[in-house]
Order: sequence, then C-alpha cells, then structure tokens
Amino acid sequence: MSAIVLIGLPGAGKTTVGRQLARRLQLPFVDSDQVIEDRLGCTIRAFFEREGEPAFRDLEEAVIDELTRGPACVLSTGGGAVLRPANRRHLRERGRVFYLRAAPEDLFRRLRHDRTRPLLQVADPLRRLRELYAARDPLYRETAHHVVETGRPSVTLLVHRMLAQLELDPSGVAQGSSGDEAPSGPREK
Ligand SMILES: Nc1ncnc2c1ncn2[C@@H]1O[C@H](COP(=O)(O)OP(=O)(O)OP(=O)(O)O)[C@@H](O)[C@H]1O
Ligand SMILES: O=C(O)C1=C[C@@H](O)[C@@H](O)[C@H](O)C1
Ligand SMILES: [Mg+2]
Repeated sequence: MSAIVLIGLPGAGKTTVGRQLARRLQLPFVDSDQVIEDRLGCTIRAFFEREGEPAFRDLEEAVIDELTRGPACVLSTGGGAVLRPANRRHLRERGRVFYLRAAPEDLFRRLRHDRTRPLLQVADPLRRLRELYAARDPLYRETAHHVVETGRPSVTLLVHRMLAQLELDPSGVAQGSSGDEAPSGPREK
C-alpha cells in the first residue's frame, strides 16, 4: 500500500484528521493543496483568480499522479480532486481511500468564518456547499473504499475508526463488506 488517501468537500476534515492519522501510523502527512502552493509560490486562491480553474486542475492532476506513485504517506487531497477521472482512478487503484462525509450544513458551520477557500467566496456559501455536495458526493463514493461519517464524532474518534478499518483489512484494497464500506460504485481493481 502506498498512500492512505482522504477525500471530501472543503471543511470535511481532510487536513485535520489526516495529520492525526499520520501521527498514529508514523507515516508522513502530505497535503496535495500544500504541495501545489509550495510549487506555485502563491496561494491556490491567488492562482485560481489569476489563471482560472482548468489550469489549477491540470496542476492538481500532475501532483496527484506523482504523489500516488511516491513513498507511503497519508495523503490529504483538495476538495475537487475527484472531478478528474484520472485522479479518481489513480487514487482508488494506488491507495486506500477514505471519504470523509459531512452534510453541507456541518461544513458551513465549520467554514463560515474562513476566507481561504476560493470556491466558497460567494454571496451564499451554504447554497454553494449544497451544490458542491450534490455534484461531488457520487464521485467521492465512486472513488472511496470507505465512507466515514464526520458529522458528530470528534477528530480523535474518527481517527480511531479509520485505524480500526485499516486493521480489519491491512491490504492495499478493502474487500468484502464491513460496517462503513462504500456502496459499490465502479470498482476498477
Ligand atoms: N470532525 C470534526 N468535527 C468538528 N470540526 C472539525 C472536524 N473535522 C474538521 N473540523 C474543523 O473544520 C475545519 C476545516 O477542517 P480541515 O481544514 O481539516 O478541512 P479540509 O477537508 O482539509 O478542507 P479543505 O478541503 O478546504 O482543505 C477546521 O477548523 C477543523 O478544525
Ligand atoms: O473544492 C475544491 O474544488 C477545492 C478545494 C481546495 O482543497 C483546493 O484544492 C481548491 O481550492 C479547490
Ligand atoms: Mg485541507
């Protein structure tokens, strides 16, 4: 297994949960958004405004391809990483993918004072989150091996649950059906 991958909408907890999971597994934590910002030398938000979303998605696809071939790590991905079919394929085939699911209302509560998420700098961010959820939830489920409900549990409890899933099936790919197994989307393996 190379990467334990976290996917989900902005605010789902990919960075927060990912850091703690990596500490527990003694693996490096890698955030694809951070890698992109380091390479750009500016924020994703600034790059979005200057170059537009397609240019950002190209860069993101190249970075995800590279990171999923690299050494084992916990990999937190950008909220829109699943939009590209190549990313969905690479993440699912090369990693163990956890979808951190949260309702748009929970995400809104977590992010309402945050000005760093470019897609949420709109007049009605809750509406935007609902649209993003409707469009992306099927793609996250298609990509994930496990769906983790993040609404109520603390970050520590979520990490415990994910560690338990990894212990149940320590191989690279989830098998069979266990409690929070993702419903079957296309399984390319
Ligand atoms: N399970 C949780 N319960 C309550 N708050 C949480 C939970 N997970 C994350 N948070 C809080 O929500 C906010 C967003 O979390 P985080 O930055 O980890 O999300 P993200 O998925 O990495 O978002 P992005 O895709 O924008 O990078 C943070 O303030 C974090 O502390
Ligand atoms: O949801 C999205 O499309 C994005 C989420 C962030 O993590 C960044 O990757 C970027 O701001 C785009
Ligand atoms: Mg993050």
